[in-house]
Amino acid sequence: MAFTVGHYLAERLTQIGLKHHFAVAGDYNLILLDQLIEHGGMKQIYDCNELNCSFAAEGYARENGAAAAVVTFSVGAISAMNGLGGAYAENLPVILISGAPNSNDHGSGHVLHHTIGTTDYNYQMEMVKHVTCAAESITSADTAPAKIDHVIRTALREKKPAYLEIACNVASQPCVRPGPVSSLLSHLKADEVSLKAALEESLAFLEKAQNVVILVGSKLRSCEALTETVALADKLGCAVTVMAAAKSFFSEAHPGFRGVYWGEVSSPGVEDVIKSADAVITLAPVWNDYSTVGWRDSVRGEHVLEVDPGRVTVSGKTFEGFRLKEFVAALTERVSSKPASLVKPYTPVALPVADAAKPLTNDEMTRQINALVDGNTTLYAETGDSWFNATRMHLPEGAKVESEMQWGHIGWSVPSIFGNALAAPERQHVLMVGDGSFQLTAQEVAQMVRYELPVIIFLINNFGYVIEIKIHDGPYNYIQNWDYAALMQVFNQGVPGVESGKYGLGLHATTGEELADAIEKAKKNTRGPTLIECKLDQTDCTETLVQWGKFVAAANSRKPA
Ligand SMILES: Cc1ncc(Cn2nnc(CCOP(=O)(O)OP(=O)(O)O)c2C)c(N)n1
Ligand SMILES: [Mg+2]
Repeated sequence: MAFTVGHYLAERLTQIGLKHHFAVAGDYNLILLDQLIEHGGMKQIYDCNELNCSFAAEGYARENGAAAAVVTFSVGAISAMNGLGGAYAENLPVILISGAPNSNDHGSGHVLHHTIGTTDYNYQMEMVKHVTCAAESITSADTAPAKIDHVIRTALREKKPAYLEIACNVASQPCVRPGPVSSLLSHLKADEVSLKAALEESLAFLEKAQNVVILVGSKLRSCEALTETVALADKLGCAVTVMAAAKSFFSEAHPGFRGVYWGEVSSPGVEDVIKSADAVITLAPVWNDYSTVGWRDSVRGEHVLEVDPGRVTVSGKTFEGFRLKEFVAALTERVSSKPASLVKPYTPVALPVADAAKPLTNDEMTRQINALVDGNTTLYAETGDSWFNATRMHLPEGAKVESEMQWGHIGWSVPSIFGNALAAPERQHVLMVGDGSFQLTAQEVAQMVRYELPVIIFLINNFGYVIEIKIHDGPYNYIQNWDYAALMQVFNQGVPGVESGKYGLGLHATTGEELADAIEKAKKNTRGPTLIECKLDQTDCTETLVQWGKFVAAANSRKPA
């Protein structure tokens, strides 16, 4: 078998740890798809559409560290760019690969299908550059290795998506073989002088403080510093709080854990922990309009040691030239114990058990889902009241929460958890998704049926866009109601003569008792997804959503300066 451009790409993706890639066929990428299959290093997984394909890759990257999606030119790639925007916002190295016009057509004056009908096909590269850290167009085999390596190396180093387009007549062209993967995985060497200066300044700052608290931010995972953060917390012996979008990035079973900080809608008592500190170490936070509750609150200023990806700012000075994980490890070596912030014990808020025969409530649903979450569970929280329900849960050691609070594309969670479940089939996958969000990407549940992934989906049917209603109500927040559980009959059709791909289960829950029964059935359904449609009253949502919605609405309606 001749080694081709497509094989080179497959070899590199396999070398960086991908066991799957996601794809939607199109005539510009069929030969490339053949090459990827022929290489044999990864399983090719298919999605219903390219938006879902890009989100499935994003979900895979959350668990696996990187991912790849293969689509066709323009009609596929432009849809997938939405998922790249999400991967960029959430710091995930997703490699989008688009089939592209025959290399002989460039400059030919030919008008081609699946384009906007002009004779210049470069517009896609121009568009994608805004949502990637690297983008290359491959129109010849001899330049392919350098371009493929550049795109993958940059994505891994910067933890951002990247893009390749491969001309449809080049994918099967003969190509040289790649060398060791180490050349893609290396990082720039730290500037020791700057690192030492940052360390000395930070130690002097902390030495003067009594009440030290750590605040974990949402970029910490992409800085690959979760373990280093636990070591710092252990050495300091101080309180540790997490921002909502960093839920589960620090174990809630750790003795130092003190809850979720979210300004005025923080977990009970956490705002005091932060406000009473005379030194806060913020680790990779994102201070946006949502996390500051409409620009009302952020943790910044002279009492803060700001540790960001690639930069430290403290006592009026700023330092760069090293990675966050290098700085945290070095700080842990030298810092002394500061246990004062741990004097107050922490008791997580437990939701009361409701009367099982009464209509299901948001609190009872959240309580039962929380009880389902164990140390082997990945819990997805879709945009909506699900964010607030996940935030108020108390997690056992090992549990993971996935959310998308920066990009916030409703519907993201359905394809993303599909990709995540493929990356980690040994974990239990649980999804909380609202009816409004679900309607954008519902069809990807059919792929969970096809690949027999036992994802447990809590479809929260509160008859509309409740998060939007709480921000600003209007007729546009009310949607057509579906029989969501009945979709499983639609998706279970399978293929005549093929035994697999028919085991989706759809259930309704209108009381606590029905929900408990449905959860027991879901746990036993190991050959396919179980969708439990939880019917809630439209006014039944978390108090935090109501408060937060008011503040965000106020921020949105600021008068022009
Ligand atoms: C792609 C996309 N389009 C529109 C929006 C705006 N948006 N944000 N949240 C929503 C409604 C979410 O409704 P549900 O999923 O039902 O959630 P809840 O009812 O709040 O539990 C919208 C319409 C969005 N966030 N993403
Ligand atoms: Mg809803």
